[in-house]
Amino acid sequence: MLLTVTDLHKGYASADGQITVLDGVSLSLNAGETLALTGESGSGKSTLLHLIGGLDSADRGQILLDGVDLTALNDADRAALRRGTVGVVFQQFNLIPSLKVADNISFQARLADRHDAAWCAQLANRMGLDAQLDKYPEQLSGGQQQRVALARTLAPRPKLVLADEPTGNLDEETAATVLALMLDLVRDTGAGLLMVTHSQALAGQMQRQIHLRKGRIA
Ligand SMILES: Nc1ncnc2c1ncn2[C@@H]1O[C@H](COP(=O)(O)OP(=O)(O)OP(=O)(O)O)[C@@H](O)[C@H]1O
Repeated sequence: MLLTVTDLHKGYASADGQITVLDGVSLSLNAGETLALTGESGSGKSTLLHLIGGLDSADRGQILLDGVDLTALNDADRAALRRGTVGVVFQQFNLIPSLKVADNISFQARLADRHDAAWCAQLANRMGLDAQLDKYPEQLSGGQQQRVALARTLAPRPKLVLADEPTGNLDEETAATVLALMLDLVRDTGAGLLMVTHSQALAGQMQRQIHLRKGRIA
């Protein structure tokens, strides 16, 4: 099993007292498997993704990623794991404006000390970005920028790809293209994919779906 989440709890202190966001979430994902995570706004989807991605720490419960217990790691070790093993794609493309497309694509892999020029070139080619490599992000369309972000995420060959509404800022047709590319590449690399989406159409293209309601898997 690539990912096993067991009885995960997370809450935040708010002005009205403590709010429970995740109230005992358990799920699992195999390598090569695609899983859609749906749920109403505020149901805790992004929070769950952040915990699995090591961007935040849980109050209680266990996250086993490729045999490593994330909940037992300190911040530095979690960050290292995040750089190499997990790739995250957000709705906002989060590209680095001062870097050319080619350097944006290789950025994460270089940080993780996993840069592979041939693989980056292949990713750019598969994403249809060959003519954009010398440009800056602001010179690209939204769909192109998201393809750069996706290539950057896949460049270190993560075992797990976490995507939070990755096509939420794109029109329907562009979203379908980007999702198809993402599914193709995830399949080819054997990574697992956990994708948050509000779109039933997109969720339907994943192998499995889970629904979060009031901090629990419905
Ligand atoms: N850092 C934080 N501090 C306090 N409350 C937070 C924090 N992050 C999230 N929350 C609260 O946790 C709840 C769940 O938020 P989360 O972003 O996980 O939901 P979501 O299902 O991803 O929603 P959406 O679909 O709108 O993105 C919300 O009520 C939110 O206000």
